[in-house]
Amino acid sequence: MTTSTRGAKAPAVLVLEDGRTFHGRAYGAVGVTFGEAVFSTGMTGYQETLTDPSYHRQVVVMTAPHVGNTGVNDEDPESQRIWVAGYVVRDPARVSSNWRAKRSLDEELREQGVVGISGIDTRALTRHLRERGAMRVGIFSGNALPDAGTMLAEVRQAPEMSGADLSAEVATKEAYVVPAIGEKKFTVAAVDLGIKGMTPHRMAERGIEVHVLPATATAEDVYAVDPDGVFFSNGPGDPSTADGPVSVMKSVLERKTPLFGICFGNQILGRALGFGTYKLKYGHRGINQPVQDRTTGKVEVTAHNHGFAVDAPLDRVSDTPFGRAEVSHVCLNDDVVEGLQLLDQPAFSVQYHPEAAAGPHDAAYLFDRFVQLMEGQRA
Ligand SMILES: NC(=O)CC[C@H](N)C(=O)O
Repeated sequence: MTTSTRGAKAPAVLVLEDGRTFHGRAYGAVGVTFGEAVFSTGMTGYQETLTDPSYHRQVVVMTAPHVGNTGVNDEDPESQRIWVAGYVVRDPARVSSNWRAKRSLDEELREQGVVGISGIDTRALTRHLRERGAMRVGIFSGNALPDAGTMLAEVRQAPEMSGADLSAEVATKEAYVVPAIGEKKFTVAAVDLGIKGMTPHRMAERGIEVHVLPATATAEDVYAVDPDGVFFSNGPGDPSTADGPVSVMKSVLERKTPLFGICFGNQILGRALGFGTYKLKYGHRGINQPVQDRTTGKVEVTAHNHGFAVDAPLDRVSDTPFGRAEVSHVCLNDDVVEGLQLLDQPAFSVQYHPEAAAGPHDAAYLFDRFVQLMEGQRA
């Protein structure tokens, strides 16, 4: 059991770009931070959220009122560091209790220099973001805060998420290999646009040796590993900026190599097929989103983290430069495109997170589908 450092926390203020302001106390590091304010509806899995590189430059508001109960362990992070730009919770746990906990969440945020705020009405903030949409935000903490006008001006100078090209900032600089667990059956080239650690692990569990390549990998780099399949990962930023990965994906589609994409990878497949992408009003983030697999009719409960989506028709098969394509998965809350599948070659993608870290494991079958595509290509 770890008890957080007690004592009065410095005052903190959260300022949205439309001027709405919330007053609370510092949580984690004391200082100033800016980002895009988004909310996550996961009641658990905060370590996976904090360390998901797709949250780079986002200030995450937790809708669950009590956060930090199970502390921080060394097993659950999805990458080497916390990526969120800031963290907003209503009521942080004063005591963390779990057999795996090594330290408190407050301590971890402080050690990693992540500025947060607690003690604010996160329900009111979430309702505001749902009505007005995701927007820029600043958190200011400490005993000497700037005046309200200065804080608001600084928030309005922060960069927007639309138009942000961020993959190269979070992805590996050097290629590395995640070995297959057990007998090696396939080799996959995985283009890292902000990959979560669980994703190569889910492939390795299925006998795949995963060659994780930097975001700047070219088609030559991909084919240099002689892959049976190619994977494009999740990642932060606006998919309309990802021209490099889109052109690499087009080369993969031209060669008809089995292809799988997750999240940013789904948006890149959308663009490679000629569809547009657009920014959602407030996005999907959490581990309780209902999605229907239209190829089987089954509904699955899934983990999401996306602020953009693919603009593809739900009601018909589309003709694309790579043959016929259809929307394979759809979100049952709002009909947003959650998956794409090609009908004339082995390629598909989903907008959500079958690696399930955190989240329900309903969608794990998608990794098996990728294996089947690679088996089919060999047969
Ligand atoms: N998790 C992801 O890959 C997110 C993709 C993209 N950055 C979005 O917000 O939609």
